[in-house]
Amino acid sequence: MCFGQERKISKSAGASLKPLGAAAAPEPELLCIFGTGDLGRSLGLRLLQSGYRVVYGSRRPHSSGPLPEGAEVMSHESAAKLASVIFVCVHREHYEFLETLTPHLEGKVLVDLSNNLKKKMYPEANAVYLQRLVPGAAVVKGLNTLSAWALQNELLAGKQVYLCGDSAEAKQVVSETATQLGLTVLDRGSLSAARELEDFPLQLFPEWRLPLSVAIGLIAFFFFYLVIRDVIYEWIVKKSDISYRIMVSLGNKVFAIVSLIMLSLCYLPGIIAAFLQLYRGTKYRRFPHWLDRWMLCRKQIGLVALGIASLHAVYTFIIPLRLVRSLAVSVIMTKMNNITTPVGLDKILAWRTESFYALGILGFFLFVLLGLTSLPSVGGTLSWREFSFIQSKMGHLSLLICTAHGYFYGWDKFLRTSTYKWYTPPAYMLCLIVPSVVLVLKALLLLPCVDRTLTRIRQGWERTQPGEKTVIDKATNL
Ligand SMILES: NC(=O)C1=CN([C@@H]2O[C@H](COP(=O)(O)OP(=O)(O)OC[C@H]3O[C@@H](n4cnc5c(N)ncnc54)[C@H](OP(=O)(O)O)[C@@H]3O)[C@@H](O)[C@H]2O)C=CC1
Ligand SMILES: [Fe+3]
Repeated sequence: MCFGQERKISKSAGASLKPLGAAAAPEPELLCIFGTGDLGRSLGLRLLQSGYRVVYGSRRPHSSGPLPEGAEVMSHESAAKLASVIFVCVHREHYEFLETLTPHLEGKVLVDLSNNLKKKMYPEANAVYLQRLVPGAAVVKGLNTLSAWALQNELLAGKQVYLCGDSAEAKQVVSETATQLGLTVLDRGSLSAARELEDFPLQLFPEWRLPLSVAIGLIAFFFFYLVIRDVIYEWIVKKSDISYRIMVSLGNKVFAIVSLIMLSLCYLPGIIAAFLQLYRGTKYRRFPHWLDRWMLCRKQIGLVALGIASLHAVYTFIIPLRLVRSLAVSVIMTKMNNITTPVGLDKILAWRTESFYALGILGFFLFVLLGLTSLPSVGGTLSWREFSFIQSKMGHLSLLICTAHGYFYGWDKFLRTSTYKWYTPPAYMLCLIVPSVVLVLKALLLLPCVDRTLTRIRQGWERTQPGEKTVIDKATNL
């Protein structure tokens, strides 16, 4: 029997009205899984928990190992006869056995979840091969981006999965099941897209690649910049070896600098986009590809920046411990040499230091808040307005505070010539450039006249270019 007919019958049965209490609960739909391996077991467990009945088709029905409670196991042939939708959780290399089952798979939906170890491993996509082996079935490729681990640990809520196949009806059936599992389904078209879907899981952290490359590039640049200015300079000019500082002090400076630059890189693309919209006088023209790509990985840039800022926080905690030790040593030395120097408190210096720490702590707190709200499980509980308030307003505030933290660190060192070793500015001055530019540009966008125009553009208003007439003008002139 065709899968479509079976489903129609069960739906119409469910729709007939019966008195309360007298209605027999409709029997849950029966789904079949071929293969009792890792994926088969995890998928079966999740399907059972979502209210389906599950039957396994196995080579060894009597010794198939522990299966989810409530599932039945039998031969492939018997299982295929019972269900209209079959999830094939077997490696592609073993697909030949399906050819012998062709008569029992006629009119059924075969869901191909297989993946390969590398791209272009076989001349044709696994799902296309499966369709060739079983021409009478409707093959749907999909759900292959899930992992057995995620299925077992209920990490599916809202996760996007892809489907493709030549039968719209078959895709609809699989899509309904996936939605029932809490997944969000995206139809990628006909079975010819199967190769693309099979390549997805082979990508290693695709959306993290750019942020991580930027972070590594910045860390490497500032590390060498600081080694040259702080260690090599001291060694050559002052003949003093302070290379031990590479481990903590230098690392701490690098992490502080890179996290601040990366935080500003989260907000820079939004500002460039706003100026582009103001310049173009419309929001309906596409942004350049590089800007689109940059905007799409802002969350990852922010999370990498947060990770690096956390390292800076931890390093900052251990630096005083080291300083206290050096100070203790110097006090002992002073006492031993009978030197007594009255020490007065420099109030300005004290204010600067206190403000520097307070801004650092506050900035880091807001940074953590931004990171937490960017997680789907937290962000999903916020309304759009709450989310944009935290990510935009609090985000810019966090950038402002962290940048001020940097300026307090520099204080009046900007004006001292001794700061510019070998005519190069200190690294923290370099790192303040991008955040300062972002903040100045943001302040410009907040000017009432600019803000008003931008808001109008974002609400759909379009400025006509010189010599160009709007559709409305033309219409009224007619
Ligand atoms: N594990 C994962 O997280 C994911 C896996 N996948 C894909 O799912 C498929 C299965 O993966 P996984 O469950 O990890 O693999 P396993 O090796 O754990 O299980 C494969 C199952 O296939 C069956 N099988 C093995 N050899 C044959 C054969 N010669 N003929 C018929 N059936 C056979 C066996 O079941 P039985 O003994 O009952 O017959 C076996 O348990 C693969 O294509 C994989 O790429 C996709 C996404 C995630
Ligand atoms: Fe700091």
